[in-house]
Amino acid sequence: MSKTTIQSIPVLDFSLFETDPKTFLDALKPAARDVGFFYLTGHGIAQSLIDDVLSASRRFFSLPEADKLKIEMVNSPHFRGYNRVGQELTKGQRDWREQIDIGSEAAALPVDGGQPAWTRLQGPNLWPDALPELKPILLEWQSELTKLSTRLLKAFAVALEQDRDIFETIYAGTPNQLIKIIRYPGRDATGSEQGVGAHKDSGFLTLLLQEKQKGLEVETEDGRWIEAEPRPGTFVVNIGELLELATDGYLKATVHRVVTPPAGTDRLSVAFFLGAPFDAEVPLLDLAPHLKAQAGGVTRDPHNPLFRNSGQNALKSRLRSHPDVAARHHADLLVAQARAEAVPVA
Ligand SMILES: O=C(O)CCC(=O)C(=O)O
Ligand SMILES: [Fe+2]
Repeated sequence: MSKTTIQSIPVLDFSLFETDPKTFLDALKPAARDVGFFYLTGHGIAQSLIDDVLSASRRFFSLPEADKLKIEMVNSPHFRGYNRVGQELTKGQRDWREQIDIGSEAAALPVDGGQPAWTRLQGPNLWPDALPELKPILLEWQSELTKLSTRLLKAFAVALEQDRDIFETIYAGTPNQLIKIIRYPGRDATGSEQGVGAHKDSGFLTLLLQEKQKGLEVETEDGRWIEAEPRPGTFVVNIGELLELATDGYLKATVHRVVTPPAGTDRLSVAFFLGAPFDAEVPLLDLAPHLKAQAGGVTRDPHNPLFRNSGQNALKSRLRSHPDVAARHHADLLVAQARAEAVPVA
């Protein structure tokens, strides 16, 4: 099957990876290679935790604007905190969504000029005083989703006919765990169809929880868009650019977008992005000849160079998506970034 024939997003039951691995891997291989997107059931995350995350997220977005703006991202050199609707850019265009970004909890590193630039990504999260329960709920979510995505990455390794622990550098220590809680206002409240513009995710794997409203669309190779509507109790899993890089394009990071929901509604989603520790290099897999023959190389885009160093790759995406944070805290890096874009490295 090629991507051009895809009509719908496959559904995979992860509990089979323990009980009947062959069946699971036989389903994972085409889902990963041909679609790059699938629904995951049997993931073991408690429904009560899912419900807590969704309801705490709703409560956050219902806070008075002044409470949300107290943790605005522009105050964080580490790209943490709240963004108003229209604050984030995809390919230079405004995304009509409000969101809060939560990364790994760690102390900031000194910026003394001698450190690699990506060390600036490390630092504390911003938590809303007005909603103290958000922090424990989301830190539990972060820990559970890290475990789940690590197990999934092991399944990907086996599906790629590699040692199960080939990606150990990704999840040993502290991986790069980014949670984004997102609300897309309805069409009456926005000036645009663009909830989030067409893009690829920049990490290894993304696990997305959707509330009730649809809007997520996945691009096929022949340029059609298919809906990945919410399915209760599932995650939508998709492949990011670092997995494309690790497999020399055997797996592709699939382009997707969110369309603004209808007037009078809104849409809530919670995305979890598993990246690598900032100081890790992405492993380049030595694929078996029959897989290598199908690896078409990494997509080359002069506007989006891929770096093997995980921190450099993450910093590139953050500077591009959040120009207000970049201008306030990292003006010195923007010059270097512009230079790097002229010379792709991957
Ligand atoms: O909100 C969604 O459904 C998807 C969001 C997304 O693709 C992203 O933030 O990278
Ligand atoms: Fe995405």
